[in-house]
Amino acid sequence: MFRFLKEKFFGGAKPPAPVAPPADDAPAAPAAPPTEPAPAAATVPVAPPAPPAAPAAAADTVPVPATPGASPEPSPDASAATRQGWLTRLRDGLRKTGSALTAVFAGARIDDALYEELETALLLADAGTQATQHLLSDLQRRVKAAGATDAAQVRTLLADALTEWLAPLQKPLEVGAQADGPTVWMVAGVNGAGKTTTIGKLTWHLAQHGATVLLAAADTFRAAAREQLGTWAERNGVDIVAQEGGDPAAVAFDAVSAGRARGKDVVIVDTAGRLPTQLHLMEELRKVKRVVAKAQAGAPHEVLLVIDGNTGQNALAQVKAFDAALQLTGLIVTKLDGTAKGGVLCAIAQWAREQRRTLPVYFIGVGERLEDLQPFDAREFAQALLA
Ligand SMILES: Nc1nc2c(ncn2[C@@H]2O[C@H](COP(=O)(O)OP(=O)(O)OP(=O)(O)O)[C@@H](O)[C@H]2O)c(=O)[nH]1
Repeated sequence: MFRFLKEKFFGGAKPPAPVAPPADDAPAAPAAPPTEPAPAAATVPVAPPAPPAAPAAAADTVPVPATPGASPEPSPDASAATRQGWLTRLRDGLRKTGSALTAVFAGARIDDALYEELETALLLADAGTQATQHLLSDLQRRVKAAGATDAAQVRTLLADALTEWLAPLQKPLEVGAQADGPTVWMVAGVNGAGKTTTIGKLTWHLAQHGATVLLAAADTFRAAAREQLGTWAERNGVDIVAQEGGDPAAVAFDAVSAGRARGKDVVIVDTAGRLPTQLHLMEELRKVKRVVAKAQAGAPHEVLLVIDGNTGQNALAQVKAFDAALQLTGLIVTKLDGTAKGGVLCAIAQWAREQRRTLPVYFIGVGERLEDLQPFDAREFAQALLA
């Protein structure tokens, strides 16, 4: 799920309860013992350490994990059965996007009509014109090189072409690279993209690996958003810093400071949903980012945009706009289930290539359950799409 870089995580062993902040050269860091709540006024410490078991089935809207794979002990590697379960869900989730593509191959011969139908299917899946053109010419080259003679072979070769095209988006999200403080992630996106539920799911996975997490509810306007994050905090037994009204940047600052004081491994800053056209709100996001850097040099270590896969090419427009404001370091694509526009990942890969940079898709979501959010794997994705 993550790439853990601190010794405490190696072997998946549960860390000793209090984790002392590493000796560092940052004199500004508060010296409070890690288990003590920091005295920040805005702080709402939530329940102490998580029960090791998967979250209890709380009666709210957030689904809890199904039992398979939800081992009470942290386990760095999902079991084969859990992995298989994910692949099935991925295939099911991507069915709407994939079925139009696979239909092209049903009984087809390898001719111009096949490539034309594939072109249409890729465009309808919101892969974008340039990525579609690239994929088709790459596929034709592969077909020729392999001397493929039937449509089933072409389908396999398309999976190879897709895998190669999407591979630059694949990268594990790192935890613990920082010598002197928590790993800090800032999460942004338009309203309803899935930010808060994604943070909740990531927190659950982190807690399962023994990582200590602090959440920052930097949506100071919407009580429901804070409550939603609070539910996840409670469920995972992690602290939350929240505040009604006021400046989201101040909440983020308090949270990162508290995360340092308490020796947390990860601080995740949830921000209010906004449209890129709401310029004052985009400026507010920039301020959150700046202020987080004041609380801890080098933070935020990731600026993550959550995009709703349902929105297809519009999601790409969001990536461009949020990137211009925040210099994104990664993406999380939710709701790939129930959409026929999952090809947007190809368009994102195209855009990143044009920018000559990597913009990883750290996770994808294909459902509302905890285990429906998993790291993006280019080959798995391509194969599930064309299954
Ligand atoms: N089907 C499906 N639903 C998802 C997925 N990820 C999130 N959701 C749902 O999307 C809805 C919105 O999620 P939130 O986490 O509240 O979105 P948000 O971005 O925090 O929303 P705001 O705080 O209003 O900006 C919830 O009902 C989630 O359960 C997914 O991968 N698939």
